Amino acid sequence: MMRYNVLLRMMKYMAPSLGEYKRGLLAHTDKPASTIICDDQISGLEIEVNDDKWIKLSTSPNSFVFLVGDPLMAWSNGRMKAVKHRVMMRGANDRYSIAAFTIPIEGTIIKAPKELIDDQHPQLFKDFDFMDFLFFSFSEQVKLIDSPDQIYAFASLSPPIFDQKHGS
Ligand SMILES: O=C(O)CCC(=O)C(=O)O
Ligand SMILES: [Fe+2]
Repeated sequence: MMRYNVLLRMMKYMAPSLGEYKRGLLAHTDKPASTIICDDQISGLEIEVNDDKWIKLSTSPNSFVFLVGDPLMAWSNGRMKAVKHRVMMRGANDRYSIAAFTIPIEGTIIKAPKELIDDQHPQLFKDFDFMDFLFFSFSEQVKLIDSPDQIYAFASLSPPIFDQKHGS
């Protein structure tokens, strides 16, 4: 069983000026293992369903959004997807949200279980130390890499996907 801490963060997104559709949070995938998000029903959270097609999530008052982070995607050998998401604001109301991030404790190795690796599902990521990835994701060198590609740059065993997508 993985040991972890939960980091809670409250966020306030200011309402944009009248008629504006404004970015509240840059598109990214989460670097913690997973995230649970709860908001005040002022919509804003969007997920990418296809390349550059975004849908806005509307949550009911009793519901939470669960997001798979990059390390959980790697652990699941790609069976679970770390979805790209962002916050876009429209309308007259500020938005409040609370995110609960799962942060594996120091020394946690992200390693896909052997049950999830076979001929049809070759191992996609090398085993890695969660904290090494977290520090990598905050480093200077990573700033040029698009958020979803960072885990591939860090731990991919196949040719890095960001090379194919962005060309050389
Ligand atoms: O505020 C939200 O709804 C999303 C927050 C988020 O994606 C994050 O903090 O990683
Ligand atoms: Fe996020």
